[in-house]
Amino acid sequence: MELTQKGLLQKESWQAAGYDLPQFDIPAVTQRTLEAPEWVHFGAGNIFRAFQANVAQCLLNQGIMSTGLIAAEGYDYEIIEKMYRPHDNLGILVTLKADGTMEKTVVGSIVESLILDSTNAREYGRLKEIFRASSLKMASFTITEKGYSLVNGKGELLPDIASDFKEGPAAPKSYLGKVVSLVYERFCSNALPIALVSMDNCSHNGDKLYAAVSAFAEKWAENGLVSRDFVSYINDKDSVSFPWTMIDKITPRPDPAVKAMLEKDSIADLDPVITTKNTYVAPFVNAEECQYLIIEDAFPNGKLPLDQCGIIYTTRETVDKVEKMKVCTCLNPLHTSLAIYGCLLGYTLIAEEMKNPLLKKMVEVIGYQEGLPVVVNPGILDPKQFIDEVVNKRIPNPFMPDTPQRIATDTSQKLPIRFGETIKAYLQNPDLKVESLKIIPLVFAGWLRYLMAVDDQGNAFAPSADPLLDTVRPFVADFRLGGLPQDLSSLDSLLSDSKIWGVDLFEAGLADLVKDYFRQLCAGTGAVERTLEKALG
Ligand SMILES: NC(=O)c1ccc[n+]([C@@H]2O[C@H](COP(=O)([O-])OP(=O)(O)OC[C@H]3O[C@@H](n4cnc5c(N)ncnc54)[C@H](O)[C@@H]3O)[C@@H](O)[C@H]2O)c1
Ligand SMILES: O=P(O)(O)OC[C@@H](O)[C@@H](O)[C@H](O)[C@H](O)CO
Repeated sequence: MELTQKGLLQKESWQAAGYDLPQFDIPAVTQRTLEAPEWVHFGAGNIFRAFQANVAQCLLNQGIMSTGLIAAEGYDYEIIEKMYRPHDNLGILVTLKADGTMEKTVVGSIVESLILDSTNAREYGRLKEIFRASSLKMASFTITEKGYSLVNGKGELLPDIASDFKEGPAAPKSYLGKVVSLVYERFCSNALPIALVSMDNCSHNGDKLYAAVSAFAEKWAENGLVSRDFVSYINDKDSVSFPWTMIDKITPRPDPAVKAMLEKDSIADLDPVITTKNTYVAPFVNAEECQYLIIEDAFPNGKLPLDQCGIIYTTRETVDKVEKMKVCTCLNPLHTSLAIYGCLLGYTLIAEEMKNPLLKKMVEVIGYQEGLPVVVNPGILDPKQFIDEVVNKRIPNPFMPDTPQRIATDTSQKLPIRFGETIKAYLQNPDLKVESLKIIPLVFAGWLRYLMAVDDQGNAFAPSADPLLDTVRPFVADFRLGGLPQDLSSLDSLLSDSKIWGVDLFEAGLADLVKDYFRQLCAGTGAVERTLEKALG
């Protein structure tokens, strides 16, 4: 069977093999979307195909929505060229449930895929047309946390951003410049309203997107490239809104065992690709069943009926609490801790790590003992129940092919939110003692040890991609496994960098403990295991 529109004509074969198929008329939905687009998504990666696209399919299947999704990719064009287009934008979603069963769905809700490249007149022209459409309600984003940054690790403006600030909206080179030029197109089209919705895992994600978009508007106005009215448009929440969101669905990279299983169903051409920009893509995505998407209800051009397929619209305050609960305490810090120690201990599966009593205890202490006391109950989800589900069901799910190496990607970008917020909350609360945090510092020390790129057996490993690797690895370059370093003062400026940890670890009173753990972790082969045993055994 072929994953294409033509291949789907063999409906009975797909159904006999256990696939749920789109239950709507794809050509008709495509036509309506061409004429009156409602939802464009930037960042055509795995989570989008596993989550947002499947929600759109759920709504289309029930006739609740009548237009489809448009996927736009402005960073890694290979995703569109090598995965979307050869398969007519179709994807297979494999839902891996904790009881070992799975669901196989052909997702057909993405009806158009476009490359966001200002030198490509046809595709850029189509995106401009989409942004001029009065029907467009939402542009959403999953472009990773670093995707919103205007500066590099040293705080210097990225070259493409600096050039776009000077040159204006005509032919931007940077991702964000291209997005803002499309918003400018909409402004020039009667200043039509729109919601720009970040769905990335970063705290107050809407504010991050707003900061980037408004910086462009300001610079362009300052340089006389657009009128000040554009700045006012961006700042008027009845024209352009930047809702905050919390998104949750563990979506590992495409897994070879899942591919093999699909191949048994006689589906052709399932080979994955690692693009030159390091995205892991395949014609299929694999993900857990559990999913949450909580969105601030701020949609100046009306909102899509996502709430009819399980998405929650709520207030900004509630999103904030839910997001803090997940990103700062109940899920992502546990993931990052397992990522760091998993890479050091040679694991390639998160579920396997949870069978190690020390690692299990590590996440339990970080979650229940260190994190939970500072979590504010968001009301719509209970933090204790949420963390119970994460620790007992989701992370140990033996059928989920999630890897510490995936989660270790961009750790430098994640530490401040995933751990720093908890430290700050302890510092601000007179009833809590920051010195009682013992395992979060162990994770920080673990990351320093990870940066040495030598595992606990003394074997070299390749650290996962991270925009700050070249900046932070030199801090540990002089340390050797077995060296039992005494003088760790070369780490001081890193430990005091609040951009990395969320706080200055010296001011927080945690730097010495981090150094002490780091010294222990460097003691020789097996020292990582021994340090965990000593701290948690
Ligand atoms: N995978 C998950 O389990 C999961 C769950 C919840 C939220 N998320 C959020 O979604 C994001 C993407 O996850 P994914 O699973 O789709 O990852 P992915 O690797 O499959 O795709 C990454 C996407 O981000 C884009 N991107 C990467 N670097 C970029 C940059 N510097 N500028 C602009 N775009 C860039 C890529 O082109 C691609 O579209 C995560 O970073 C996270 O914030 C992921
Ligand atoms: O997606 P990232 O890179 O921010 O973080 C890696 C994982 O922790 C993350 O993808 C989780 O799987 C996700 O947050 C679960 O909802």
